[in-house]
Formats: sequence, C-alpha cells, structure tokens
Amino acid sequence: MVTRRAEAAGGAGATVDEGPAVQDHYPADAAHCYGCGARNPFGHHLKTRWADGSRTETITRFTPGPEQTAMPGYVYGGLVASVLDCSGTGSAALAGTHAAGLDLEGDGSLRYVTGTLEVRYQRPTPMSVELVVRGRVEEVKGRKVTVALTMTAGEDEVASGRVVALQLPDEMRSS
Ligand SMILES: CCCCCCCCCCCCCC(=O)SCCNC(=O)CCNC(=O)[C@H](O)C(C)(C)COP(=O)(O)OP(=O)(O)OC[C@H]1O[C@@H](n2cnc3c(N)ncnc32)[C@H](O)[C@@H]1OP(=O)(O)O
Repeated sequence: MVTRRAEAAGGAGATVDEGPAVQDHYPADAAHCYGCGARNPFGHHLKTRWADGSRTETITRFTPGPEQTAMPGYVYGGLVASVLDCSGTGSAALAGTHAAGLDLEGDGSLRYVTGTLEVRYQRPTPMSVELVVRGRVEEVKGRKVTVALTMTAGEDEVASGRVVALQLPDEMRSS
C-alpha cells in the first residue's frame, strides 16, 4: 500500500507520506507496545513511514485527545515524549531493516527498543491538533540507530529530541 498525503505547498508542511507503515510489519510477538503495537488495544497505534524516497526522513502523525491534557487546551508532556519515543523506534526499524537489505513487506521489520530518549519541550503543545513528527536518521551502526526528531503542531515546532534505539534482544520478545 502506498499512502500519499500532500500537505500545503512550501514551508514545514511540504511532506508526502511514503509507503507502508513499519508498525504494520512488526512481528506479532513484539507488537504489544503502548505507543506503537497493533496488539495493544489501549495504545496510540502510531504509524511511521518514510517521508520521501531518500530513505533518511520519516513521518509519524498523532492527534491527542482530552484525556491527554496537562492543563486545559494543552497536551501532557509525557504524551509528547511517548509519541517522540515510538516515532524514533519506528524510524529506527525502517532504517535498520533497509540497511540490512530486507524488504519490509516481504521480510517484515526488524524491531528496536529505546536505549536513550532526549526531549526538548519548546512550546506548549495545543490539544486536538494533529502532531506531525519528522524523523531524520543520523546513523545506523551495527544494532544501534540514532534518529533526530521534531514535532510540529500546525506551523509551530513544539518539541524536538533524539532517540538512540537498539535492535531488540531476543530475551525481550514474548508470544
Ligand atoms: C520492557 C521492554 C519490553 C520490550 C518488548 C518488545 C517490544 C518492543 C517495543 C519497544 C518500542 C517502544 C520503546 C520502548 O518503550 S522500549 C522500553 C524501554 N527500553 C528498555 O527497556 C531498554 C532497556 N535496556 C536494554 O535492554 C539494554 O540496555 C539495550 C537493549 C538498550 C542495550 O543493551 P545491549 O546489550 O543490546 O547493548 P550493547 O552493550 O551490545 O551496546 C551496543 C551499542 O549500543 C550502545 N548502547 C547500549 N545501551 C545504550 C543506551 N541505553 N543508550 C544509548 N546507546 C546504548 C552501546 O554503547 C553500543 O554502541 P557502540 O559501542 O556499538 O557504538
């Protein structure tokens, strides 16, 4: 499946969502994550895709609801961190799978866990606006992938951060 979602031309919005969501290709025994697991009925069900053909930029979208409030009209910072976290591990999975020469749809995705998460809260994050997280793959080194992330709400960059993700150790998998 190919999803193309053209936004307003120019500026921060000129992005196209490209290809399948990596989370739809996670192995079933590693798909329980609250942020991104298809098998977690209570989770965010984040979807991360390549943002263009270069295979270095990713995009993830999420619209928070009132239960994720910090103060009226604004999003809880832990939710912002959670969305950045799983956007980062999803980006790492896309990059690691690609670097290994695997085909996402044919072979499935490699699976990554968070080693380090950095978050910088730049502006209050407004409620009920689609948050767009863009990931930039900085390095793929062995089992380790580093991804820089920005989160925008409309025209405003509200948060940024970085995830260092490690390929999932076998002992962390469960059926
Ligand atoms: C509880 C989780 C359940 C998971 C269920 C499955 C679904 C997954 C869903 C998750 C998705 C959602 C997200 C979640 O919620 S994932 C849940 C939150 N994360 C965790 O619980 C992870 C806990 N930590 C570990 O298991 C280990 O420490 C890991 C696996 C991370 C590394 O231990 P491992 O023995 O594998 O590493 P290594 O010693 O061979 O080092 C290899 C390289 O990595 C570098 N390095 C090492 N550690 C870190 C670090 N912390 N930060 C940065 N870099 C680190 C190290 O310098 C070396 O680099 P270089 O020298 O080569 O350059």
